Amino acid sequence: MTRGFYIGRFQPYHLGHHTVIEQISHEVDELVIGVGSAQFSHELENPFTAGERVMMISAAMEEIGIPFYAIPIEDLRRNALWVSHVYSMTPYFDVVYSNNPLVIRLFSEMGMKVRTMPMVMRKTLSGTEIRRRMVTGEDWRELVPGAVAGVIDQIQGVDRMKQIASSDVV
Ligand SMILES: Nc1ncnc2c1ncn2[C@@H]1O[C@H](COP(=O)(O)OP(=O)(O)OP(=O)(O)O)[C@@H](O)[C@H]1O
Ligand SMILES: NC(=O)c1ccc[n+]([C@@H]2O[C@H](COP(=O)(O)O)[C@@H](O)[C@H]2O)c1
Repeated sequence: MTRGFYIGRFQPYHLGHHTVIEQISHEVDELVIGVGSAQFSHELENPFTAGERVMMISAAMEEIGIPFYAIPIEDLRRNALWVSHVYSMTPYFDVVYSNNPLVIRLFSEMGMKVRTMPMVMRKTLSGTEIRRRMVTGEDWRELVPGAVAGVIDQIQGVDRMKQIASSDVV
């Protein structure tokens, strides 16, 4: 039995994440999804709470048929202890999937197997681009799984983004 670990901020979960997770699902039996920077919400870079991001991931994972655990993980101001912090919050895993250089370095230094995944349509499939479109009123729905758009509608996520953006300017 192989269990993988994939971490991101998922602000919000998008089709880039979804494509990568679909690929990972062919390589592992179970997946631990770390919801990083879990303490942040209601800000331009991090509009959604950890719980809302768990809702998005859970809704999207219905399309991907492997068991998964979505686990919020707060940041720690000590990189050297971060991997232990992650281990303390998650089920055991055998392999880490990430493209983040710091994540790759920290897990590699602890002797973990780390795999990188190809970026998918990075110009549009990025949390930054989706948040930008939410604020300007451009179409963002095409960049996320339908189930995730449903969660964002349910929590009135676009209203929140616009409100945060307007108070940020003032
Ligand atoms: N389009 C994509 N294709 C493949 N992997 C991606 C894509 N976008 C992000 N990732 C990877 O997913 C992981 C989590 O990324 P994250 O949740 O920070 O999304 P992001 O789109 O990079 O967000 P932001 O733009 O808010 O920084 C990282 O390893 C990142 O490299
Ligand atoms: N010291 C730390 O708290 C530490 C170190 C490395 C990564 N992280 C977190 O892991 C996540 C990595 O996700 P991204 O690849 O999406 O950046 C982020 O939430 C990041 O803050 C935290």
